[in-house]
Amino acid sequence: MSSPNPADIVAAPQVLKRSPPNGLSVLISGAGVGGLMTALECWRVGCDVRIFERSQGIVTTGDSFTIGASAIDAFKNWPELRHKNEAIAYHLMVSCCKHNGKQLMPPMEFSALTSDPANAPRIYRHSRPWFHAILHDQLGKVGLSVEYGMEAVDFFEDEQAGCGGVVLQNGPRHEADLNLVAGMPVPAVSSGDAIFRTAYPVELALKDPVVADRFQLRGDGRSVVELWVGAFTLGYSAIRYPDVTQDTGTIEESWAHRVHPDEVLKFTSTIPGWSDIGDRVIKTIPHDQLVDWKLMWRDPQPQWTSPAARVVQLGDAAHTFLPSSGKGATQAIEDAASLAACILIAGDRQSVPNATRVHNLLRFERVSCLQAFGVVNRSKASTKAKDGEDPKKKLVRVGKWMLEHDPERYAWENYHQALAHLEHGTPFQNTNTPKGLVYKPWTIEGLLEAQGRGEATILDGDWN
Ligand SMILES: Cc1cc2nc3c(=O)[nH]c(=O)nc-3n(C[C@H](O)[C@H](O)[C@H](O)COP(=O)(O)OP(=O)(O)OC[C@H]3O[C@@H](n4cnc5c(N)ncnc54)[C@H](O)[C@@H]3O)c2cc1C
Repeated sequence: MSSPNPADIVAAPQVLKRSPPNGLSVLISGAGVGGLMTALECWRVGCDVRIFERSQGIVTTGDSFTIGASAIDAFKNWPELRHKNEAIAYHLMVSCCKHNGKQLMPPMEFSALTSDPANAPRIYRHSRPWFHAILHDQLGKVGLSVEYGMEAVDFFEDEQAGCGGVVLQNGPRHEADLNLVAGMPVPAVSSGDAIFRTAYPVELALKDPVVADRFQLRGDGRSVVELWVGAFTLGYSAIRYPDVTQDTGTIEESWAHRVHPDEVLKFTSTIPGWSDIGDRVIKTIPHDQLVDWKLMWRDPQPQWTSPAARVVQLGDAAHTFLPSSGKGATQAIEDAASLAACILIAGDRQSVPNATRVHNLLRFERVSCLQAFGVVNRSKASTKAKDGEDPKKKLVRVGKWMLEHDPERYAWENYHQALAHLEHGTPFQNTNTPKGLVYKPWTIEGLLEAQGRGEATILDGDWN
């Protein structure tokens, strides 16, 4: 089933509730999913919001990503967004194949990847440009707009004055009660892998009759995503949802670095047993639509707030995810809901540092667990699938604790206890992580080494 263009969706009647203006000013640098959703949420709780973005206009690159129920939940406060989100979502099924194209697992619902398929909420798969577009539309509806060509080069704060600020390229400085960093490069190291990614009109792929035959729509009109797992590949392709992904490459972490599909063919020619159908799909990719994106990773960074807590990192700027976690956009949206709730609870300008520090405490351990999940999924999916091996073991396993979380409610339920912990050292234990988990700091290197030695890691315990 194909999804409509966001511009063609007829809007649901808008019944949007906003808290009374609270006099708080918020500056956001970065208009990605995290920055846009945070702008909306901060506006909803009564703040004045400005958004700076370094690119010259709305960026429509990117292919698709997964959005979990915990993020979709934030749309309960945004009737129009909720409606549009449903309208643009793909209704896909997923199957699993070896790198030679042989099917290991027949098409299933995405919920089969969860620990409790019968009761799992829907996992949404979206076109990133379309998802971005509906957030932009919503921004316009509430009278906000992104200021483009504004690159943040530095941030500052003044504890006495109770403000934070941003320095833009070429010198202008702006101050506010709260300054949010939703798009500043943070130090990262190469994971040693890169992926080719693309999204393009399905009609181009269907011109090849062999491709059309393999990926024809099911009788119920739904598309099937094929997830190819193996020593060199972690790939997806699907009719009405073409998205091909393979490991290799040495290119910078950028969604704008284009390469010719021949580069991918050069690589697939080195994979023993690689399937012809894989190459046929690659040959249908338009020559300027393929991104070679280097996978960088970063150890968890527990501190998202500046010393006076008036400058705060969020989304990828605070916590980067590998695509194998499927969590980047979901966690950026969870951040938005959590931070805005904390601001609302804190209530005034003086209490902004409490709000941001509590938000950091409520969010970090959860996000860090999900980062670990991505690291391990990557090594699991890219090791060779053996004949007879349960293919589901190669796939992401999405636990209930990941899906069934409401970051806004969590903030309301835990704010005061978390603040007491920060101010007086009284006990506080997060409950938005795997059941019974006692969080211990970890690094990517340490995690992979411990796993290799068969030792216990943060990933042991009940992750269902
Ligand atoms: C163009 C693009 C395409 C993407 N495509 C995919 C995809 O296909 N699949 C997928 O899984 N993930 C994709 N991602 C990543 C995914 O959107 C994010 O991981 C996730 O949504 C978290 O969002 P974020 O807002 O934290 O970061 P991002 O979505 O990366 O947004 C950060 C924003 O900040 C801006 N920015 C950066 N530095 C500065 C600065 N100094 N001053 C001002 N602005 C700045 C960037 O231009 C960008 O718009 C893409 C990201 C981008 C930017």
